[in-house]
Amino acid sequence: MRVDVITIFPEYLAPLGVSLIGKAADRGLLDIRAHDLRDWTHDVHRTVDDTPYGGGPGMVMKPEPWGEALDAVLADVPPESPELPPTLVVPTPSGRPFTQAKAAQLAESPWLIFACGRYEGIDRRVIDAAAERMAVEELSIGDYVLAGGEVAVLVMVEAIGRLLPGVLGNAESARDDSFAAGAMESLLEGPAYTKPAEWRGRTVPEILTSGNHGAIARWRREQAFARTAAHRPELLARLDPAALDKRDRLA
Ligand SMILES: COC(=O)COc1cccc(COC(=O)c2cn[nH]c2)c1
Repeated sequence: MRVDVITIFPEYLAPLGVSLIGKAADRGLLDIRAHDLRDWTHDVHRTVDDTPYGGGPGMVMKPEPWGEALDAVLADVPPESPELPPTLVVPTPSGRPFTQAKAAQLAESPWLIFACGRYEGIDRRVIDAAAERMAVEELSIGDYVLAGGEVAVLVMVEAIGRLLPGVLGNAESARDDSFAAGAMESLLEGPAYTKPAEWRGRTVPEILTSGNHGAIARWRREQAFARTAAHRPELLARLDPAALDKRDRLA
C-alpha cells in the first residue's frame, strides 16, 4: 500500500517510521511519504491560510497550495495501482466515524492520500474538486477537536496498517477473528492475565488454569459481555443474538 500524507508538519509523521508500521514499511508492505504543504506556496512567507469569507474566528487553509500539492502527488502514480485512483482521507471532527469496519475497508485500497487540515479547516472547494477525480472520505476519530489532522493520521495509518497481510505476527492476527470476543464490531475485550500466578497477594481467576477450554471460552465471553454492558451498552444493541448462540455452540 502506498500512503501519501500532505501536512504543514511533516515531522509529526515521524512515529510512522517506528515499531509495527515502521517495520512494515522497511519490509515494503507500506510505502509512506510525507509532503510539506508549504512546498506548494510561492510567497516569501509560504502562506497556507487566510481569513474566512463571511467572517468568524480563526483562519481557513487556502485552496491553491492544496490544489497544487494534490496535482503533484497524483502525478506520481505508484506502479502497483496505475489504474485505480487513490482514496483521499481527510480527518475532521465533522466527518463520518472512523471505525474498525472503515479501517478494514480502507486496508483494501492500494493507495491512500491523507490531507491534514489545521486552523478552521481546508477551503471546501479543495474537497469538492478532489471528489471529481478520486474517492474522498471525511472521517472523524472521535468527538473532540484536535489542532490538526496529523495525530488522526497516525491513528488511522496504525489501525489500517495492522490489517495488511504480513504486518501482524500470527498471534495477534487471530485477535481479529470475527468470532473472537473483543473484535470491535461485537464485544469489548475482557480481562487478561499472565505469569506470575500470584502478584502482590493477587491471584489469577482459577478457571483460567483449569484446562477446561470450553468453560474458559464461556467465562471470557461472560467477562466481555459484562464489560461491554458496563462501558458501552449501546454495542449490545448491535449484537446478533444468532451469532451469540453460535459462539456458545462453537465453544
Ligand atoms: C474538510 O476537512 C477539514 O477541513 C479538516 O479540518 C480540520 C481542522 C481542525 C482539525 C482537524 C483535525 O481533525 C480533528 O480534529 C478530528 C478528527 N477526528 N476527530 C477530531 C481538521
